[in-house]
This record gives sequence, C-alpha cells and structure tokens, in this order.
Amino acid sequence: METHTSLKAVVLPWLAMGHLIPFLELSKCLAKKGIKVYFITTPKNIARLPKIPLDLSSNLSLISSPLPHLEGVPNEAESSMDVPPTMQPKLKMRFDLLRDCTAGLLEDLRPDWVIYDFTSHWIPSLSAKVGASCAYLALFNAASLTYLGPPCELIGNYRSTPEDFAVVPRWVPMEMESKITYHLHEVVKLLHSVDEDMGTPDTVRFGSSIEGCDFVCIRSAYEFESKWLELLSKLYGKSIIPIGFLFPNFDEFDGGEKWVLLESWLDKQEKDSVLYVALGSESPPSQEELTELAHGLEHSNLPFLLVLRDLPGSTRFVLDMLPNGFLDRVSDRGLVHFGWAPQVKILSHPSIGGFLTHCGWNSVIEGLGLGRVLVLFPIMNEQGLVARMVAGKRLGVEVARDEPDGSLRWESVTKAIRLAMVEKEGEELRANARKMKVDFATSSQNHCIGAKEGKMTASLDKVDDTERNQQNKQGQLGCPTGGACLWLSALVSLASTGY
Ligand SMILES: C[C@@H]1O[C@H](OP(=O)(O)OP(=O)(O)OC[C@H]2O[C@@H](n3ccc(=O)[nH]c3=O)[C@H](O)[C@@H]2O)[C@H](O)[C@H](O)[C@H]1O
Repeated sequence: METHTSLKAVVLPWLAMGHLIPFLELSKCLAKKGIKVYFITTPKNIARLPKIPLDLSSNLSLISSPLPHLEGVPNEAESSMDVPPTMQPKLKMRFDLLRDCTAGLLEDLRPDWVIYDFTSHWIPSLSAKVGASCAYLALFNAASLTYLGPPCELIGNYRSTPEDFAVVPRWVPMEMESKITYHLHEVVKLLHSVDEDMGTPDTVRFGSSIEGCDFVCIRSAYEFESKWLELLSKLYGKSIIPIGFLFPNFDEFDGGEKWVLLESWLDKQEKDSVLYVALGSESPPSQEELTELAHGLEHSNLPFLLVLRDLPGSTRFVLDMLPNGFLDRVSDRGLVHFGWAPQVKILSHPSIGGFLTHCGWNSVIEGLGLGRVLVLFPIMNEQGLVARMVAGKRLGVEVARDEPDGSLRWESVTKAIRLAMVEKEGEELRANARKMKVDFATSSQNHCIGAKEGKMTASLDKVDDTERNQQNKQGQLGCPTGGACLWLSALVSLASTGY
C-alpha cells in the first residue's frame, strides 16, 4: 500500500479525553503511513495520553501548548475533566486564547492539512492564510449530527423552545421512521446549561466548524449508519468521509498498577457475568442519579464493577454521595473503583458481559466493538440521541426515566440491567451486541483494504474525481493538487486499522 511521506498534518483536538483519545488514534493511523503529524494539546493532557508507540515517534510529534491564563478558570485546569460542567464554557473561552499561538505554529510548520475539532471553529481562516486545507473531525455519529441539523440551523438556532427539540426535525424524511430525538427533560437540562455571557455557544462552534472545512470526517462507517451518512452529506452540502471506528489498541493502554488490582478481581468472576458501569470523563451524575443507580445495581443481584470520579471543584467526595452501607451490602459481588480506570482493558476482560454507559460515543464504540450488550444511561450532551439510536438497533436497552422532569427510580435501573444481562427477553439484544464485535472488526478491515464495493470508495471517488477537483480548479480549497486525493485515500484507508 502506498505511503505518503510528503504530506504534513496538524491535529488540534478539544481538551476532553473523549476527544483527545480518538484524535490521537487517527493521528497514529496517519503517521503509520508516513504522514508527518503534529498533535497539539496542553502539557497536562500530553501526560494523560497513552504513550506513542516508538515506531511512530519519527512521524508523530506531540506539541505542548500551555493554555494562557483566563480569569475565573483555575490555571491547572487543562481538560474538561478538570472543571465542573458549569465551567466548560469558560474553559472553551480559555482554549480560544490558543488561536494566536496556533497561527504561529501553522506559519512555522506550513502543513498541507489541518484536522480540527468543533471548539476550534477559527481554524479554517488560519489554515487558509498558510495555504492549507482543513478537515473537521466530528466525534458524534451521523444520526446525532443529522438531528442537530445543518450549519444554518446550528448557527441560527431557530429551535428555541424545549418542545422544538423533542420532535424529529423537519429535515429528516418520514421514511427514515426515526425515533432519534431528545426527551423533554434532556432539552430542559441542556437549555439551562447554556449561559448567554459565556463566549461562543457550542452550536455556533459546531456550525462554523462544519461550514468552514473542506470536508467532514466522521467516526463511523457506512456499514453502521449508511442512510444517516447520506442524509448528513446532503444537509451539509459537502463530503462526509466516514473513517471507521478507530478502535483503540488495547495493548497500548497499560492500565498501570490499578489494572493489576482490577484484573485480579475480574479473574475471580464468571465469564460474561459482570456489568461494567462507567459515565465517561465529563458527565458527573447528580446525587439523585447516583443514589438510584446504586440502589438499582444493588437490587439487580448481579456482579458489577462501578467506576466513579470526584467532581472537580466539588466539596463532596463521590464516596460520600453513595447510599449509607452500600459498599458493605454489595461487597460480595460488587467492586467500586474511584478515579480514572483503564476502560478499554476492563471492557476487553472475558468476565465483562455488559456495559452500563452514559452513551458517550467513544464508550459506545468500545463496548459494541467488544460485543458487550449496553444498558443506556444518558446524562448530557448528545448522549440521549445516541441512546435512542443504539436502542433502535436493538443493541441495548435504555434506562427509563419519568417525564417531564427526568426523575429516576432504582426499579427502572434494575429492570434494564436484568433485561440486558440475564433475562430471556434480552437474549436478542445480547446476540446482536455479540455480532457487532464481528461487524465492527469487518468494517475496520474494509477501511483498511480500501473497500472496492460499498459506499466507502464512492464517497472517496466523489471527493477525488468530481467535487474536489472542481473546487481545486476554482482554487477554492487551495490544497496542493493531488495532495487532497492522496491524503483522503490515506485517511480513509488508514483509519480504524482494526484492533
Ligand atoms: C465524544 C463525546 O465526548 C465526551 O466524551 P466523554 O469523556 O464524556 O465520554 P466518551 O465519549 O465515552 O469518552 C471517554 C473516553 O475516555 C476513556 N475513559 C473514560 C473514563 C475512565 O475512567 N477511563 C477511560 O479510559 C474511555 O475509554 C473513552 O475512550 C462527551 O461525553 C460526549 O457525549 C461524547 O459523545
């Protein structure tokens, strides 16, 4: 397979672990093929990332870029996991202060391409100044992005009342028979989290990032959501390149001494018997959610491994938020791990049978990629949309909440857990999830060999042979003739190199 030693790419992910990890996976795929990749993030985040494999270090450089000071944000806060959700907008304003030093880096490096995230919506103008093209890497799936809508909708923000968001959008054709929409309580929570004087709203960041890029690459595959990918391309009026699921290489996550303790407990459990429970890196449960989740686990009478982290900036330890006597009552079959956990190592252990997740897209991919049935427990962001999509594909079951306030009862938690893990009615879900392990792996292989059949090549050809060359001729993209084609084929054939 050809290598691309001439191309240079700068990569600029948002400061959340759920963004840094997939951006690094893509960077490693590209570096493997000889593309020079410069990955920009803060010093603390560099220390948190898995080590770069030695054989890639000549092509993959981590550029440490300290965040300038911003009043109201602790200097030590360099990731969304370092601040409470209420401080996320301010952290994004602080991230925007990286614009000038990023411009200087692009001047020095003169890359062919820049791959960026929704928070760096200012990249297109900086890329154009140095004659580079730019690709927006969307870390949500196509169904969620379609629901969120085209750039004009995101920037114009025409949907304003909670009811506007609790229905399938007008741009989704009836024949899709979509059930992917927010529940009313999710919208109320989302709208309450928007603070007017907190800089550029996320919707404007998303819309501008989509509008300003040469194309959108998305962490998904035609095998998983072809109709949504096609509809999204029409909505955006530009090419959408699905780059596969970018499975993390489980061996590179060593897990350290924490893993030794966890593994010794997991080794004592029966195969497929344990429910892994984790809520991502930036979605802390409320006191009610944690209380009902704990009671639901207790009454399920099933073995579980629960991962919890202290909420940054909180005066209460998450341990003190658990129900009195909970740890003692479940000690015969439950383990609670406090702090960052080696998630992909845990999910790949044979004793894990299912995964209760907050529905962050990385976690859903990791769970399904290992054939784990999902118990869907969305908390914020686009997680509710992901939950409805996964439930619609019969790959898991969503924990029911009461409308209109979204209140949670432990009985609903227990019911969803037992259905997914052990009950006869859940056998179809478990079988579907097991099959996904195969499908995800096959999809990865397709991407690797540059699928000749199917939509993958078509979308690549479309960008290569028609749209991109036309744009090249009009000089709209300013990317090196041929460079785009080479890079695209590299991107598509390299991403998700299997796991
Ligand atoms: C894309 C978007 O980014 C955010 O990601 P968040 O960190 O919350 O969750 P994941 O996407 O699962 O990403 C979390 C990532 O961190 C890893 N991990 C997490 C906790 C831990 O203790 N140990 C780990 O290894 C995990 O394996 C996964 O790769 C938003 O929620 C959003 O909803 C999501 O779709």
